Amino acid sequence: MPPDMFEPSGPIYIGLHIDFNSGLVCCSAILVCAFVFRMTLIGPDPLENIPSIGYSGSISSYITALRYLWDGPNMIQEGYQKYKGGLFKIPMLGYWMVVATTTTAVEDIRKADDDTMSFRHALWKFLQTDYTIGPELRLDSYHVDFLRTTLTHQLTGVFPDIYDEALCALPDAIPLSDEWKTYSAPTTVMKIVCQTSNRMFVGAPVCRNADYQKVIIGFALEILKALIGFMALPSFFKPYVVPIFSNITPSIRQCSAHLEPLILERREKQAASSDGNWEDKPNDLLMWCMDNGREAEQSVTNLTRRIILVNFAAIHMSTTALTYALYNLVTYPECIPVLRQEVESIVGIHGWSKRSLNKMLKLDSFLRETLRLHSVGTWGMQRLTLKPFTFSDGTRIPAGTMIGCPVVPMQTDPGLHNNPKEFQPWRFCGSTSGDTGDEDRKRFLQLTSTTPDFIIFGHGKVACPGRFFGSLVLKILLARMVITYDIAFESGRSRPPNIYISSASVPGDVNLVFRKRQN
Ligand code: HEM
Repeated sequence: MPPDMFEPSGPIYIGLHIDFNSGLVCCSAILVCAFVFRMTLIGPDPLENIPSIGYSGSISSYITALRYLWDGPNMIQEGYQKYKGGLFKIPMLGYWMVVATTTTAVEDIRKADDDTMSFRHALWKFLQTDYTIGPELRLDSYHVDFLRTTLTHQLTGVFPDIYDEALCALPDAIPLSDEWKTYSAPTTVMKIVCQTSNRMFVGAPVCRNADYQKVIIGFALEILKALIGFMALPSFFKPYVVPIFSNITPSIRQCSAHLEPLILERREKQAASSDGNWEDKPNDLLMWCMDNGREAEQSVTNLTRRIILVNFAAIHMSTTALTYALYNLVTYPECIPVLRQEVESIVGIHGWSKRSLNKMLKLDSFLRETLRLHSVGTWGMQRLTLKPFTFSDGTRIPAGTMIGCPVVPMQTDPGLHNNPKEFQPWRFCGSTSGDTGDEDRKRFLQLTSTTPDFIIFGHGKVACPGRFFGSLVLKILLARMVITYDIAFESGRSRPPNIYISSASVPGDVNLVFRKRQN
């Protein structure tokens, strides 16, 4: 064999020697094969009657799917304007997203039973949990019941713990100072939210551990990297590709290293107590998961996966919401004295408690209006149809369809909200202090109330199970920030545009300045 066959070696060499024409022939052959494969094995597109945004061909749609990664909001807005009142579809990497655009459709989806329209199946599909976090989460989502019932029902009782953690996390991340000090808004808020929320997930001191926080915060990015990397590939390849694109397994291992000593210590104490209820038994998500009785779920890795998954759902959503709220606070500084007055007058009489926070209607409305205008996610009511489904207007979609409703276009639709593009902080609390005469403000809707025109948490029985806890954390943190600090944009800076990566929204990064409140 001639020596030049070996030098230079490997696939790079081979790749460099494929000339342009051969490349073109190869690509065309792959496109033709893919088309023939699709038409013969998969058959004609069952969604072809639904209009699409961008290219709709079996192969060309991947170009639009790639565009969606950075231009999703504009594509969805374009579809909403063109096809409002009906359905349209957008290609994602790996599937079509059918978009329903009316509040009637939201109600139809809400009323559909789980065997027909499944949120859980949609979640597995868009998060690809079998290849990312693990198939156990598809087989049994028991952690969701702990959030929906155990945690939500105990919020009054666990309030002192959450409040205590907020009092640790805030000055730790933003030390009190008479001088203005500069902080990156999303990074600082993420740390505070992660620590405060994890007090209820794993307890102190683990929730304060900087390395634990780093792994938990970084995990969402690992999932996103894996999804973008393998979404368009056939299932067979996915397990092999995950380690190439992301560090999911090492992250789970790192997180386990923090939780393992805690889990072992708790097991020892549990074994030492006759009835399993030792004095000062922790009351947090990890303990509930350990107590759940499912044998297969008791490994450190599986318990870690649950904690990571809940953090994945909680931390980024809450961080984005609080960051947007801070941006609104400094963009509309006239709100600051109003909120301070409300918080201090209520706390002055009733002290800090969940009941006190329930009375802070302006604080609640401020957050709800923030989430109405600045969505932390693209889709509400995401479902996968398990059977063909007919909407109340007669439109029919086949089984196997991913469907969702577009949060921002619906929450800023002039047909659904008055002056929808205007930030009216007291829109939902019936306040008459200086606002326009707006119909919405008669509605007294709380942050956690879901309605067909406010779908940021979904709507109906599978709406976000963590929203009551999340809302409590947001209110504690915003109330404490408002009364503790003076806050402004760094000189010369203003609100950055919201950034979308695929269907996730992250706040644009900008520095805020904080100092100890001066008056
Ligand atoms: C501003 C904060 C939050 C927003 C906007 C939000 C939004 C959502 C939405 C839209 C869904 C899907 C519901 C549907 O389409 O019907 C969801 C599901 C979920 N959320 Fe939240 N969420 C937030 C905070 C939280 C928090 C703090 C937790 C945990 C304590 C959490 C845990 C979950 C879980 C576990 C699910 C999946 C439920 C299931 O599998 O049935 N979320 N969330």
